[in-house]
Amino acid sequence: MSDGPEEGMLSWDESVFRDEHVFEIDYVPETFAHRETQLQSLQYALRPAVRGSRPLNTMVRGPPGTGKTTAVQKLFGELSAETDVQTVRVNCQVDSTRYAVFSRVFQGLFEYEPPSSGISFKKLFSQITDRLVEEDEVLVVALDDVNYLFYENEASDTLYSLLRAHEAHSGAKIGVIIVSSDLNLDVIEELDSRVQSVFRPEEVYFPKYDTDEIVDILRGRSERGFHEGVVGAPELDRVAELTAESGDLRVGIDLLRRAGLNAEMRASKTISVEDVDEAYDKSKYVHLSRSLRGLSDSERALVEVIAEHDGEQAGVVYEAFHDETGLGYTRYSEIINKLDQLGVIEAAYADVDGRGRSRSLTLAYDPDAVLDRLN
Ligand SMILES: Nc1ncnc2c1ncn2[C@@H]1O[C@H](COP(=O)(O)OP(=O)(O)OP(=O)(O)O)[C@@H](O)[C@H]1O
Repeated sequence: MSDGPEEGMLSWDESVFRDEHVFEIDYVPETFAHRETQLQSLQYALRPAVRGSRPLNTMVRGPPGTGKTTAVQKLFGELSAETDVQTVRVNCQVDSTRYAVFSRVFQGLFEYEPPSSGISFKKLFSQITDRLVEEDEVLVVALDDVNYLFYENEASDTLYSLLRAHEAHSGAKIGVIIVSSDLNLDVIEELDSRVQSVFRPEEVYFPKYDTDEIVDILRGRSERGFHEGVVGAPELDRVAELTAESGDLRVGIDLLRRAGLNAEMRASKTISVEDVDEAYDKSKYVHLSRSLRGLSDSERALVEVIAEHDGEQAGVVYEAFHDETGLGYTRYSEIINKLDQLGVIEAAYADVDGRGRSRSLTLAYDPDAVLDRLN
C-alpha cells in the first residue's frame, strides 16, 4: 500500500490551478472573442491617429463586465507597440476630477508624476499640449468609467478641455474615448451645451454576452488557469448560467477561482457543481465590491448608516449621518444621488401616513453583505 493521497485527492504539493493569476481582475486575456465588430469600430475611429491626424472621438457604452476596458487595453497595447501614437487610459473611479485626469495624462506622457507641490491646471494643461506639439505626437485619452466624472460634476469641464486642446494650442492633437457602464446615464444629454456642440462621438455598444458566448470565453480562461480535467462541462455550464443572470463576466471569472479554492479545500482534484453554487454566495457580489471600493470615506460612512437604517426615511438617515460625520445636507444629497446612480441604494418615494410623500432609502443588496464588504 502506498502512503500517497487517495485516488482523486490532492496531495500537499498539488493544486487545481495551473496559473491562478488568470482569474485576477487585472489580467488581460490573450484571446478576446465575440467582440470583432466593436474592435473594428474602435480601430476605424483610431486609424487617423496612426496617420498623424486627430482620431475620431468615440463613446463606448454597455453594461458592466462586457469587455469594454479590455477592448481599449488591447488596442492601446497594439498602438504603443506598433506606432508612435501616445495612449493614456484613465480610470475615472480613481481620478474623478479634471485636475486628476490631466495629472494622469501628464504622467502617461512624461512617465513621471507632475510636481506634487501643486501646479495650476493651466500650467499642467500647457505642459501636455506643448509636449504634443513639440514632439508632433497624437494623443488618445480613454476616460474609463467616465460615469464617475458625471457623479462628481466634472465631466463637462474635463471633456471641454480635452476637446478644445487644439484651439488652446494649435497643432495639439487629442482624441477621446469615453467608456460608460451606467446605462441610465444619458451621457450626451448630461453635458453642457458648450460641450455638446463640439462632441459628436462615434458610438460603439457592448451588449451582454449570451450563455453560449460565456461558456466559450470561460472555457478558454479555465484551460489557461486550471490543470486539465479540473472543470467538466456540467460545472462550466453551471458557472455560465449563474453568470448570465447579471451578464457580468467578472462574476464568472470570480466563480471559477472561488470554486477552484473550494475544491482544494476538500482536497479534490476536480470542481463539483456544489463548489460552484457555494462560490456564488460570494461571487454574486463582485459588482458591489467594485462599487464600494471606489468610494471616499464619507461616502462609505453613509452606506454604513443606510445599512443600519435600511428602508427608513431620508430624514432619519440624514440625522444619523450628520451625527456620525458632521457633514451637511448638501453633501448628504450629493452622496445619496451618487449611490443611487451606482445602484448601491434605491431611493423610492413612499407615502408617509398623513405627512405626504417622502423618500425612503433601501440598500440594493443584503445589508450584512454590504457591511461585510465595507469592513
Ligand atoms: N471576450 C472576452 N474574452 C475573454 N475575456 C473577456 C472577454 N470580455 C471580457 N472579458 C473579461 O471579463 C472581465 C471584465 O471585462 P472588462 O473589464 O473589459 O469589462 P467592462 O465592460 O470594461 O466592465 P465595466 O464597465 O464594469 O468596467 C475582464 O476580466 C476581462 O478579461
